[in-house]
Amino acid sequence: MESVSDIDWSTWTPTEVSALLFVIRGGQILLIRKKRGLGAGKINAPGGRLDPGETPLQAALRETKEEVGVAALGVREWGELRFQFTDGYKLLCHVFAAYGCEGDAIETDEALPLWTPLHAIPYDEMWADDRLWLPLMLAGRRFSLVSIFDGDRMVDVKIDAHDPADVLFRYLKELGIETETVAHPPVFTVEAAKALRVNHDGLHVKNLFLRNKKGAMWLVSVQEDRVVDLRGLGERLGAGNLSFCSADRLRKHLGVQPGSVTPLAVIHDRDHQVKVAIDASLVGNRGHKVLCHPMTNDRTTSIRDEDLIRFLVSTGHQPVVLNFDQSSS
Ligand SMILES: Nc1[nH]c(=O)nc2c1ncn2[C@H]1C[C@H](O)[C@@H](COP(=O)(O)OP(=O)(O)OP(=O)(O)O)O1
Repeated sequence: MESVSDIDWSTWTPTEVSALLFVIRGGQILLIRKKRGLGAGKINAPGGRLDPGETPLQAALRETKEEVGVAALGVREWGELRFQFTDGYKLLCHVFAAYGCEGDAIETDEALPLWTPLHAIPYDEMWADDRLWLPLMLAGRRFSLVSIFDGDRMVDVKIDAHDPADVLFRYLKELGIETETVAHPPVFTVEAAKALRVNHDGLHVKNLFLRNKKGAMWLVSVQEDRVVDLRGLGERLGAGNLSFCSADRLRKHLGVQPGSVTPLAVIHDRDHQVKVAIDASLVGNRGHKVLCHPMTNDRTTSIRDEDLIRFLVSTGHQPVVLNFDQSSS
């Protein structure tokens, strides 16, 4: 058994089913140093096998509570991992991410919690397959992996990932809009993006996804270095008090993960619940290129400013153009 193509995965039935849960909060991810069980000594996420009658989600939540004492919030499933071991054992693992938690992570007999910056995930100390799919999950892509392991040596692997940028690129093509896209490791902050910057000619965008008390939503795109005063912005938009939308709202209305907000994400807002405001300096100078993520933060797309406006209008999001140079907001 050398190759994943030797196995008929459609009839493959796991010996056991397990779940893994990664809590992601404030630019950090909650990992554990596992003390016992399969993969003891490695760094992984809280998780384990399902108890009888449990769903994968219930197991993920229970194991996270048992292993590091936190209650995960805002959980969603991102992928499935199928491990065929050469000794015949078969493990199916459901992978979840949570976007918040209650309680402080504590050390238990099973695990040492490690809050880890998203840019410093220690793949060398993790299972060999993790470096293939964890970046996909962080970039907001669903994945499905099949693999063969001999002990903890990965013999073969194949991964399928759904790309949330597919719909966007197809649509831009239909509009006849040409863009250029450069791939890079996932970035979660303007600073991280700057550090990874490659030969981009254009203006980088910072995006704020905001709501008022009544739940009306605005996607505001400004030049990356602007300091935006939300109070002044709320007044100028006639929105009243503005605050940042939750990650759940972001996923629901714009179809992207925190860190991947982009003006291009309005393609997901088919019922036009989100209003768009844009910094005049991004679009007021015909011929400029605007640089933003194509739904995921592992790529940067360059689009001409007039094409960005055309795209926004075509999706039903005529933007409000705001001059930030003449105002504190
Ligand atoms: N290649 C791999 N990559 C990965 O990221 N996690 C893996 C993995 N192979 C196994 N795991 C994880 C998935 C699951 O959470 C865990 C299963 O280990 P165990 O069966 O030892 O369960 P635990 O001891 O954690 O919990 P219990 O089921 O409560 O005993 O190991």
